[in-house]
Amino acid sequence: MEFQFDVDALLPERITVLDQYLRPPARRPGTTTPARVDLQQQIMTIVDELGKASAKAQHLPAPITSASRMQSNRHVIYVLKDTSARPAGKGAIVGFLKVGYKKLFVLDDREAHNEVEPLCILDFYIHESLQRHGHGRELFQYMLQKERVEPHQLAIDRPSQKLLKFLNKHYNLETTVPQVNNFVIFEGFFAHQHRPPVPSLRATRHSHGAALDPTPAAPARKLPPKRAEGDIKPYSSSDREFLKVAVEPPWPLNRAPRRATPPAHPPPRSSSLGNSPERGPLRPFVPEQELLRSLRLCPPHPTARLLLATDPGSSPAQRRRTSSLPRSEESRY
Ligand SMILES: CC(=O)SCCNC(=O)CCNC(=O)[C@H](O)C(C)(C)COP(=O)(O)OP(=O)(O)OC[C@H]1O[C@@H](n2cnc3c(N)ncnc32)[C@H](O)[C@@H]1OP(=O)(O)O
Repeated sequence: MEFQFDVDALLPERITVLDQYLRPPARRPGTTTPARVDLQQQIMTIVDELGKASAKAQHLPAPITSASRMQSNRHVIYVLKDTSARPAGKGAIVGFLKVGYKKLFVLDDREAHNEVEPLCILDFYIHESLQRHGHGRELFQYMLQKERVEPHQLAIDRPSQKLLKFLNKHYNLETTVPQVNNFVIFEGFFAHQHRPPVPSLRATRHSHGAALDPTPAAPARKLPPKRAEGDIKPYSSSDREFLKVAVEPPWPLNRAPRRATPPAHPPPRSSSLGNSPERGPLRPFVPEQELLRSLRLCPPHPTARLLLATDPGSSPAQRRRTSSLPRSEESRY
């Protein structure tokens, strides 16, 4: 992936680690240094373009990685650049890997809820022309060393088939522990959960060379005291949740059964382990009669028309309760 500016000078190392500040790394001695604000703009452009390319590769309706999302989350991106001989060129970007710690409620093999905060694989992309050349593994391996985690300690946010194959091939990760959310964890995830907590994301905001840190692997960031089962909701917020909310019509029409307004783009893939229950944004409570009245008063909207025409005897809420779709299917819309 090429850019109009000099990627090679902007990112001196083969792998650059960026955090929420998206700070440009120190430049090589002797390189001309443009204004810092311009350099940060270039970094933001790279992150935005990588996010778009990744979303396209995964058939997502919108990028889950962007400079603005980076700035509002404590995630870390590992960016891999092309170091092949390009004396006259400006370098190119090969791909990226985004990780971050997330509080999750995960089921163990006895189906008990566990509140954990593992490092999660959130987004991963290698340019189409360079896939299956070992670049993904190089990036992943670098991240594992830097974050000091073992592959089986990771949680993966809705892995694609390619990523599942990748994890199986390179890290022997195959047997999953079934979950009711979008995250996939593998056998061995709970093996080290009771080891002492470690500091937060270790990646620094500067670029790093390929020198690897030999510190032994460490588990999830922390393990809070176990809560009573009744306090725990068996789902966790995926970074991809906002993609579902984005396709909703405005309130109150968004209270209609989701099948009536399927998204323009179907979800890119489904976790074979089931999906989280739908969690839309908070909305005011409206009694059903008032809701029906507001629907009738609304200017004609395709969704409302469909609702009132298909089954005049029942309210939207009733229809939702009696939907024939299995829960996991329904929540994809
Ligand atoms: C949580 C998430 O981020 S899910 C989204 C993951 N990203 C994507 O699906 C985007 C498209 N895919 C990609 O960008 C890349 O293929 C990645 C990131 C998954 C892997 O990066 P690569 O550089 O291709 O991986 P690398 O070359 O190190 O390893 C290759 C292995 O990955 C898997 N793999 C990569 N591409 C494919 C593919 N098209 N079909 C099946 N398996 C694939 C295979 O196991 C492959 O080994 P093989 O060639 O012997 O079959």
